[in-house]
Amino acid sequence: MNVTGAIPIIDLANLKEVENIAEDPEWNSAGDQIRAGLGSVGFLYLTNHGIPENVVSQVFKQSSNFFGLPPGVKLKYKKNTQNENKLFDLDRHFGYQPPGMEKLHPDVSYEHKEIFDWLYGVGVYPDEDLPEFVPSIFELQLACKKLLKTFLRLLAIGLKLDDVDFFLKTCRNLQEPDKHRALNIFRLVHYPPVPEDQELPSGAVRCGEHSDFGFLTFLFQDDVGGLEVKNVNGEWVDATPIPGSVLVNTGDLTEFWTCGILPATPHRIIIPDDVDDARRRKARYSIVFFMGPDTDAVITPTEMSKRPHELERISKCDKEYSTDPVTAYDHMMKRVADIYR
Ligand SMILES: O=C(O)CCC(=O)C(=O)O
Ligand SMILES: [Fe+2]
Repeated sequence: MNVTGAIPIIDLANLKEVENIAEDPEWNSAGDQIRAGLGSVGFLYLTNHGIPENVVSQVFKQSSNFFGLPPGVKLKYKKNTQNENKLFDLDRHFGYQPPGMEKLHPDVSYEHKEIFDWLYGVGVYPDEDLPEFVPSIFELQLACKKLLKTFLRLLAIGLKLDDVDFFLKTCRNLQEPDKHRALNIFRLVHYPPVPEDQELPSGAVRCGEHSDFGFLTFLFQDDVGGLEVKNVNGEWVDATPIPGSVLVNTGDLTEFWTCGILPATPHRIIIPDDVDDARRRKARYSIVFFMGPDTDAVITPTEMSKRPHELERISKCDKEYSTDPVTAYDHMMKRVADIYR
């Protein structure tokens, strides 16, 4: 069943930097909507979020320029996440992934998409071929991090934590990216057009069902559509593109951290059946910012989530969550190892 219009739209226009945000009605109202939305449908749209429209459109333009380069040029930047010992190395999580390299669901044999990942402070990038590529990404990730700081405080307020800076304290990388490593990956995705002579069956999938593995994800999509989100009742909800908005969703780390209060949201990209053929065949572009706490941040579910007002909900949860502390890095590595095996 497809449910439309079920993803909350949270307008941040009235949020002001006031002295005591924990007592401020606007911060509380937005925090409550975030808590409710992430706990039910698992995705939110943010509007009036402060990220300038032209900063986003510049990155879409550079993304289209990059993916339009000849395959041989793109392959100069091919991702290789393995170190000399053939083990996954976070510091190599950058570069180009040609179609077929990443597979997010075992039932989808081939995902027709290509990816470029950018990682702060490391990597080899197409500076010669596209001089504006990295500067445009840099600017957008800075704007995303600014929004993230606000969002992390709203989340703490929404979860009724005593300390509004609870999450910010685990993300020192936001203030000092050169001192603290984090699992922050800035990703450009291109789902190539489907040629007219190629069969395009109903229910075609561009990106298989998966949940993100980190803490929070910001997602910008073009106007093509196809993103679907599975809510807590198991219904697929359309994440229809809303111009100028940012989508936010939770990952596996959030689910673990909150003992399931905020579950990781399954999502996928399909090719919609209910639009005309030309539109179904059109390329789709998205920009995704995966955000994690500092790699050495210790995630302790009990401290954050076993709070009196949430106990009833946690006790109803049918999944068992470990309450053993783990570093953000170790949690992430378990998931990454499954994908890049
Ligand atoms: O392309 C999109 O809109 C989403 C991609 C995605 O979910 C992912 O890369 O994790
Ligand atoms: Fe995703």
